[in-house]
Amino acid sequence: MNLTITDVRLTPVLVADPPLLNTQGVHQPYTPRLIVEVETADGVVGVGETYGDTKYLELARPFAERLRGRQVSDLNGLFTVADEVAVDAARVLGQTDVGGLRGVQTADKLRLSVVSGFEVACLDALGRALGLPVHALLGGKVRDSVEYSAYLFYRWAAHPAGVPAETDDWGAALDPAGVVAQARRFTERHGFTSFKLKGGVFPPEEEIAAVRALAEAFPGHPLRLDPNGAWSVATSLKVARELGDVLEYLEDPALGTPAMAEVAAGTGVPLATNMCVTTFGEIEEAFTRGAVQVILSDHHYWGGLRNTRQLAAVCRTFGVGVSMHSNTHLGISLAAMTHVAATVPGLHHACDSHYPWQSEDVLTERLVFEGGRLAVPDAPGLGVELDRERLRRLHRRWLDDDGTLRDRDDAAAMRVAEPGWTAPAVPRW
Ligand SMILES: O=C([O-])C(=O)C[C@H](O)[C@@H](O)C(=O)[O-]
Ligand SMILES: [Mg+2]
Repeated sequence: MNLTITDVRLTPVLVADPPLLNTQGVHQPYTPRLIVEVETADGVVGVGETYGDTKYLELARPFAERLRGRQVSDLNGLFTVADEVAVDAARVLGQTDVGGLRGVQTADKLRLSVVSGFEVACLDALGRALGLPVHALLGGKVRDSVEYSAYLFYRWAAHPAGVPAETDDWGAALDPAGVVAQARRFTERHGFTSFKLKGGVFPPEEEIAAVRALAEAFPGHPLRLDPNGAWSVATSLKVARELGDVLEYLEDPALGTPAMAEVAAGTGVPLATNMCVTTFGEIEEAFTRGAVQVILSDHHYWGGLRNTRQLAAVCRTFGVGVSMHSNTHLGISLAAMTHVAATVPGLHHACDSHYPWQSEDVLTERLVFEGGRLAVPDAPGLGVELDRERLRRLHRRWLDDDGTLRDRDDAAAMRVAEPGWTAPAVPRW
């Protein structure tokens, strides 16, 4: 068996995205992702996926060049390679990603986000070569299926008139009745039993009413609300008081560890984050201050599946829960999340996934939720197959774009509907 990497292919794509609202603005009609393929001397191909904005592509290209001649089994070596790739300081100094929705922006985190796509591709290739599923390469699954939650968004029925976009039949969701209708559709289609509402869009009273409506429609089901740090400490505490009896956790109510610590000190409602702790360097302060009770890991930020397991071990040590965050992603990343989630003991919360919102994929077959869960694949590698024609089509879209959609910018998308819109200052309420 020859595990030497002989070819690496990077394919940026633009994927259709509905008009989902958040505190920064609204999703653009197409969102960038990067598909990574590594091929071994034996012709085994492994696939990975990560963020596709320009700054990730800028790093992925020199990274890919350095991989030829290395072994797909040399997963630790990926981090050494990453250290050799220079990050343009202008990409990180004083920069945030999508207005801060992805937490801090550092050179290391940028590198790790790129490493994650390659690590998953190498694990897929290694698993295929050895005839083992990725979860086995991570030490073995401790569960046969992974639970996901319905990721509810306030949304418009369609992108603004005149904007080239795909359409869907979900309709608008801009009030409690719309949110409950969306949740019902999620349960009918995918069997989800826990619900997360993306907040920070409307004044907190309206979002409290939406969560109350969900609690009435789905009594006893786990509910979460995530305003992406849009609230002050006082507002966060007020929401926690009003919804404490129905919330599984409150996600990033206020921005940054000090504010989260203040909120945590004033409420018994657990706080979760995918914003104030997105790097190993941020753990110590947050954990010693008791600022967060659940870390929502995004394996892209954290540098891949094996680093996610390390994060889970640190969380376990400190009695902090762990679950998974998601940004708009395709089936490759969903499969990767499912493999790693299957290996993490004590995963007590359903994972997030945007996948149901993505009508397009680069796989031959979509992953299917049953009863709100994904079966953990036991086929070699990730257990998914790339559809080259679909990949080619989504790449064509990226090639044809003049650059406006190649970097996610929710505030820019909102300006199309509301000229003059800028991402609101925080705290917004
Ligand atoms: O939990 C989160 O913060 C996210 O999923 C971040 C995303 O960027 C979300 O806000 C979105 O897709 O609008
Ligand atoms: Mg969040």
